[in-house]
Formats: sequence, structure tokens, C-alpha cells
Amino acid sequence: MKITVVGAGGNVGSTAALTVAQRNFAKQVVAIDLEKKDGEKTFYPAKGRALDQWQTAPIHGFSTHLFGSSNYEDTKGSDICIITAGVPRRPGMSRDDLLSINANIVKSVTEQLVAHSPDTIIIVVSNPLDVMTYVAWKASGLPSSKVMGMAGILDTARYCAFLAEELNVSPKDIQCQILGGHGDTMVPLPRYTTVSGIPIRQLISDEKLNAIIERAKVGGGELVGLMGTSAWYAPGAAAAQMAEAIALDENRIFPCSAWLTGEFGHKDLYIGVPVKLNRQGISEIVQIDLDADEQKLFDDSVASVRTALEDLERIMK
Ligand SMILES: NC(=O)c1ccc[n+]([C@@H]2O[C@H](COP(=O)([O-])OP(=O)(O)OC[C@H]3O[C@@H](n4cnc5c(N)ncnc54)[C@H](O)[C@@H]3O)[C@@H](O)[C@H]2O)c1
Ligand SMILES: O=C(O)C[C@H](O)C(=O)O
Repeated sequence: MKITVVGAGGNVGSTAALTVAQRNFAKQVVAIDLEKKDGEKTFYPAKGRALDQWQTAPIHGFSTHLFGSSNYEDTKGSDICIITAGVPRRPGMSRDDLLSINANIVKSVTEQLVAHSPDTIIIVVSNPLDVMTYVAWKASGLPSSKVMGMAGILDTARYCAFLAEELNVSPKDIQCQILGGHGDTMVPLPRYTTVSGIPIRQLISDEKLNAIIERAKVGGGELVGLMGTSAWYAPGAAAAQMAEAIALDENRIFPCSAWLTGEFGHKDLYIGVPVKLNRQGISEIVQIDLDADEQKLFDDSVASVRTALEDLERIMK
């Protein structure tokens, strides 16, 4: 199993690369990034980070070999490619403000990846996530089952972490679903949230639950405010978890950005929905039942992703 991570000289990509290696399910991780010029000097961030990470193998005890490069020849025959290349937002920006700069980066990266790995599976991380996943799918020429976006695992992880703190329970025991676009219109679903099978509303007041839901929806912005750039530990780990589910043919069900063809009443866009992940990529979109309020929130989230897609059409003309 060969996994390429593009943008791996940066924060999310390097975290994804290291997490993949630590989980020890791949033979090789290729870390790709641009070379960086500083006056007369040239630096190789992906090579440097991958070398540093490889030197943790004797300490962590993994066998996955990591190496860095700026040459796509080295990505040849990748089974899975994770795209984190692009610009992160700064305080005061929305994810959609990254659209024009990241669309061109994601398009060019995808073209270079599929030129060397025509049967690969692509996991997109770059923002704005649902639109960048669409850009990668279009640029790749791959079936939509093989191109997907990472956001739902991150959003649900934030929601579960906040609940675990509030309830003083292990995060391991919390299960939940969040649908919709990876923006402030995402749709956490309390009806599908349980702690060891116990419905969440039996364990927490509506007021506290609503406060946690609102915090989870803007969880990315909270971290941008704290750090001046966006998060990477949980995003990188989430992308690695998707790669693991695919590599190990696990049939895991996760919320991921997937191409809709009528599911949940919508079609012709990428947006977060529960999917089954295995060696085929997305083998199934899992259609759960939504009540009228949940459907309305999902419809609003679809509308917001469609607005960003219209902006993309204008920019890429
Ligand atoms: N989907 C999510 O939930 C999620 C979560 C966190 C971050 N993100 C997004 O991921 C992206 C990366 O965030 P980060 O914090 O790692 O940023 P970063 O600046 O630390 O790293 C991005 C890397 O991409 C590289 N890059 C840029 N253009 C490239 C190209 N053409 N080819 C190869 N590499 C290129 C840069 O050199 C840089 O090293 C951002 O767009 C951010 O918004 C998404
Ligand atoms: O918030 C961001 O800009 C990055 C990412 O989408 C996140 O949710 O952490």
C-alpha cells in the first residue's frame, strides 16, 4: 500500500503523513510539497519533515517508510492520495475566501497525481472542502466513488470531544453523525448521537447540548482565533483514518464529502453525508432518515455549498 500526501511540508499534510505511518498499515508514504526559495537558498520542507518523521520509526515502532519529494514521478502507483495543498485561512476569513487560490492549486495537484497513478483514490482536505473535492473530481476523471472529501470525521470529533468533556465520559464511547457542508451551516444530528448506545438527550440538558452543537459548528474558527492559522492535529488524523479504512477494506461508516445523485433529495454536488468506506473508496452512501427540521437544515447547507460552486464557475471560466 503506497500513500501520497501532497502539501506534506505543511501542517495538515505532515500530520496526516505521520499518523498514517504510526498506524502502520501502509508500506510507504510519499510526502510531496513545493521547494521553497529564500534568497539564494532552497529549502525542501516535505523532504525535511518526512526525514524527521521517519527517524521516529524506531521510537514509535512502525515500519511504514516515509520519504519526501517535490517530484511527482515518486508518487507513481499510489493507491491513495491525500491532498492538503493550499492556503489555510487567517483570522477574519471564511473558508470560502480561499476558493480562488486553492482551486487552481487543487486542480494542478490532482492532474499531476492521476498522471502517475491513474487508478488512485483521492481524499481531499484543502478548503473550502466540498468545492475543492468537486474540483479534484473534475480534474481527475475518476469515478466519484474514488474521490471524496475529509471534513465530517473532524467535525464529529470536535462534537464528541466537547460532549465527552461535558459528560465526563470517554470520547471512545460517543457515536454521532454530522451532515452537510464543511462550513458554519453543517448539521450535527442529536437524534443520531449516543453514549454507549444511550441517546444523548437522556444525559444532557437541551440548553447544554445546543451550546455544544453551536460550538462544534464554528470549531474551526475557534482554533483559527487561538492560533492565527487553522487546525492540523485533528484534521491530519481524520484524513489518515479515512485512508486506513480504505486501505484495510474496513467497510467503516463515516461522514465524508461525497457526490450526491439524488440522495437526501439533492444531486450534482459534493457534500457531507454518511458513507461506507472500503477498498473501492465510497461503496455506498448510507441514507438515514431525517425529520423535517433536519432536512431543512441540510437543504440550507446544500444551498450554501451551491453558492460557493457558482463562485467557482465564475472564477474558473
Ligand atoms: N477539510 C478540513 O477539515 C480541513 C482542516 C484543516 C485544514 N484544511 C485545509 O487544508 C489546507 C492546508 O492547511 P495547512 O494548515 O496544512 O496549511 P499549510 O500552509 O501549513 O500547508 C499547506 C502546504 O501546501 C503546500 N502547497 C501549496 N501549493 C502547492 C502545490 N501547488 N503543490 C504542492 N504543495 C503545495 C504549501 O507549500 C504548504 O506547505 C488549507 O486549505 C486548509 O484550509 C482543511
Ligand atoms: O477552519 C478552518 O479553516 C480549517 C478547517 O476547515 C477546520 O475546520 O479546522
